Order: sequence, then C-alpha cells, then structure tokens
Amino acid sequence: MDIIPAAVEAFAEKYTTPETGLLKRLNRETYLKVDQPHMLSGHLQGQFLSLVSHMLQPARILELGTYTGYSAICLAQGLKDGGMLHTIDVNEEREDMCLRYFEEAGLSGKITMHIGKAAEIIDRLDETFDLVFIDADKAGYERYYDQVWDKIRPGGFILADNVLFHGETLVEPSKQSNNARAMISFCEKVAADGRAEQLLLTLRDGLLIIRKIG
Ligand SMILES: C[S@@+](CC[C@H](N)C(=O)[O-])C[C@H]1O[C@@H](n2cnc3c(N)ncnc32)[C@H](O)[C@@H]1O
Repeated sequence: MDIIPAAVEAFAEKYTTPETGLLKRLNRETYLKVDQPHMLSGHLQGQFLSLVSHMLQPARILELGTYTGYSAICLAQGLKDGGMLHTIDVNEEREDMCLRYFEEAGLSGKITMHIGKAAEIIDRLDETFDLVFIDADKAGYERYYDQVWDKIRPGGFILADNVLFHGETLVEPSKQSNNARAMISFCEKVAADGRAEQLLLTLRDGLLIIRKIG
C-alpha cells in the first residue's frame, strides 16, 4: 500500500534540501548492490533525522539497525563536539561499505559500529543517550524500548521507524503480517506508558517520536 501519495512525496522532495553527493552515492550503491534497498531511510527521512539531530545537538546517540549506514550518517551530522553515535547491526556483510562511507563523510571518529544482536550489545554499552533510533527487527522493538529506557537521559528521545509497516497496520487484523502486528503492539505499549509523550509522524513508513518524561 502506498501510504503517502506520489504527488505529495514529489512536492516534499522538491522543497527539501537536496541529498548531498555522498548520500546520493550511498543510496545508489545500496540500490545497485544490496538486498532489500527499500530499508534505507532515503532523502526525506534522512533530512528529518539530520535536522532532529541538529536541533538536539546530542552527545550520545544509539542506533539499532545500521544497514548501509545512511541514517547513521544523517544522525551523526548534528552531534556536538566530542559526541559519538553507536550503531548496531547483526549483519557483518555490510560493515566494510558502512565504514567506507563513514570515513568519506569525515565521521569515522564520531561513529562506532558494533556487529552483533542489538539485544546483546545494548547491555554492554555503558552510556547515557540523548537520542535512540530503533530501526532493527520489528519483533524486537518492545524489548529494545525496555532495554534502552534506563540508558536515556530524562527528556531524551526515541525515534522508532516503520510503525505503519507499509500500511499493513491499517488493514484488517486477519490480513496483517507478524511485523505489522508487532508494530501495533509496540505503539500500544508506548501509548500506555505514562513515562512518555509521543507523536506518530506520518513520514515515509511512519516514525514514532517518543520523549522520556518520567
Ligand atoms: C531497516 S534496516 C536499517 C536501515 C537504516 N537504519 C537506514 O535507515 O538506512 C534494518 C537493519 O536491522 C538489522 N537487524 C535485524 N535484526 C537485528 C538484530 N537482532 N540486531 C541488530 N540488527 C538487526 C538488519 O540487518 C538491517 O540492516
């Protein structure tokens, strides 16, 4: 299901700061060489992540789900001096590609890439995060939310991607995939959590923006 009408998407693309040459190349190389390229955040969401990061000027960011590094680069652009983004992915095959682009973007010193299961690596990180971007396996979102909560500073943010799951969350329950059900269950959990305030932003595949208030 197309969630955002193509004409709206085109209009938004036209009036959003263009992708940098580096992000364009990373986007293109992903589409040419890597499986499931639709997973990449892309121009509009990438610019959104970059602007959020510039607004917050975080010292520490955690990303779950690096893929080819597109969103990591966008998020790292707003880090304050001395800041660090930790990004985790279970798939080691794309590590070289990510590291090559981090280097080219001049962000090698600001991004630490961890290979392994997010659930295992999160517990090893002794950090307090200003911003967490959850974009790994959909079945894991609820667990990741619980795992990262105490590592987020009061007033810090979580962004959770794909909460509309290609529009599958909107169809009748018998036709929903397991991933769509996982996204609904995740949204219900956050909505019932009195420690958070949130906005479901209908950008791309749906981004849940969560602020830790408790
Ligand atoms: C949607 S893609 C991430 C896209 C990327 N954040 C971007 O915007 O360009 C999801 C990624 O999560 C990774 N992943 C899946 N299960 C995981 C797990 N249990 N732990 C860590 N990463 C996982 C996949 O290998 C994949 O690269």
